Amino acid sequence: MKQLFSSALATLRYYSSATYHSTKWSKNRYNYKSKWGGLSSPIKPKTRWTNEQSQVLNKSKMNSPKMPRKPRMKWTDEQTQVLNAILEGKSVFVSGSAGTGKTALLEHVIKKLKKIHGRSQVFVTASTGVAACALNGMTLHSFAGTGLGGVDRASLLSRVLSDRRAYRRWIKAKVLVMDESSMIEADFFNDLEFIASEIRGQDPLLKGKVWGGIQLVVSGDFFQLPPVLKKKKKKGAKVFAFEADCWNASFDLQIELTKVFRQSEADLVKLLQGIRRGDSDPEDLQILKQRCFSSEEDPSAVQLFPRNEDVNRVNKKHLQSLGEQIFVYSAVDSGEEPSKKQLRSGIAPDQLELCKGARVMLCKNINPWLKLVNGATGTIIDFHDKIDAFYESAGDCIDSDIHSICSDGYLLPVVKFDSGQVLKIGLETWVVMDGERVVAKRKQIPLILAWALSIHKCQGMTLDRLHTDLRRAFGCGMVYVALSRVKTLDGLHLSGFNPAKIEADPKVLQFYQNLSSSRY
Ligand SMILES: Nc1ncnc2c1ncn2[C@@H]1O[C@H](COP(=O)(O)OP(=O)(O)OP(=O)(O)O)[C@@H](O)[C@H]1O
Repeated sequence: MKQLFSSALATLRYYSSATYHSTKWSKNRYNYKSKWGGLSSPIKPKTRWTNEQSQVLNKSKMNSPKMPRKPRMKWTDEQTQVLNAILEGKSVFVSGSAGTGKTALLEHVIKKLKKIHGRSQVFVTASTGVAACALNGMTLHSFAGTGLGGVDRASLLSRVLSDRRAYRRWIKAKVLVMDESSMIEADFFNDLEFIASEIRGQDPLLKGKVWGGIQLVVSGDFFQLPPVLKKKKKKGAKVFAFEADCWNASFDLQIELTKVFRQSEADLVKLLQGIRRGDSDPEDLQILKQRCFSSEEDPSAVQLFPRNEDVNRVNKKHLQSLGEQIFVYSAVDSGEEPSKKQLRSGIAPDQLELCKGARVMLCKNINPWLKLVNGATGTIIDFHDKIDAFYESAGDCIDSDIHSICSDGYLLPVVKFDSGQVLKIGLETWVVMDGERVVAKRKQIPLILAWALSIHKCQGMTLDRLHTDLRRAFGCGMVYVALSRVKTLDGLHLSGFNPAKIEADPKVLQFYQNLSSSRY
């Protein structure tokens, strides 16, 4: 009977929470020790229901509200053009301002490409660990097998040739996806093309082909965060990937998506477009002035900081001020070392400290059509035993690694999201894929503390409410990345701003000017 209830509950699991939470489940009805839910037996055996049990189960399905379906995305003409070009085998650079759907399109494209070529020939990479983990891919450096660089091309090539796995990746690749291209350095882009041509050029059919015939799918917005340079470059030195000698020859199509989806308010879209290009239009500055508040005004707003020290300080201060028992969750990693390093620099923390009342943010998409996505914020209202079915749960609550992850009696956090949904958060897994092979895995609770976040970590996210101090921003693109996370002006809170911090690199401006005038 208990299993039957459990199965009926699982049926309800993804139904809209409004309905779910209007159902007051009696806690006692679920106060049982599940035979298959025990820690030592994580695999649920198949159950043959009796006719009577099946009737109850079917009835529960029938009485349930319709499961919300993932709405099918209607791609714009520009997005369709990109999609078709990629499916025809063309190499494409897709750009566009924040929220124009680059990542959404990329995710769709990756699925299609894997269907066409098989998982082992499509390599998904990104310039940062956070972006790579979001796509279940690997960093571009890990893919390439070049190590941290700092040597000449010939030495880079011999490094790759001596790394059997990296060599195989270059040989096998039919498609190479690169996300967050704004953070790829020009020299590195050139070096990669050289490595691809040298290694694959041994095949007479591929000799002389740019990238050794690999189809490139590159996505990013050069007006966002630039590459993090290891050492200071000379004035006029090439920085951005589009400055690489091989850039133009690498693509059959370069396109900028123009329809913004993240924001719909015309004022906000116009303001953000101006800031992206480094313009400080007096009207826009006036709007920004009206969004200035004291930092304590809206505690539900995520504070964005340019530097990690500030993020850690603010999160720690808030956590301690609550005076509640702190639960510690330690990530469990497995796999090979260079890839495990990527997971450590990803978004899921090594150690997560949580307590009742803590502001948290999901750092993984759990259920996109219920809006439980990367960036959704909420507050911890409780901690519950993993087998207590009182709260609907997300993630894997019966994973055997739960022993190592939860320090205090396998209690899992229960989050009340700002959207009103209440959810017990189970374990999630982040993987690093090398083609079709999983080379490293991290298991952790998919939450981070969300009183504060770094601007670097929030690139790619959508936030409902944010608070930032523009005076502390540094470098081009930082103000734009911070402000373009919100969906509405109402969700934007500033504690001061300095128009001088609104900067765009002249080389980036020129690149986009050329792109829009050539439209090839
Ligand atoms: N054709 C479309 N129709 C409706 N919504 C869309 C469409 N394309 C993208 N979106 C939605 O727009 C939002 C922003 O998309 P996405 O995060 O992919 O933008 P992005 O260009 O990658 O932004 P950023 O540069 O900030 O990372 C997402 O919620 C996505 O689902």
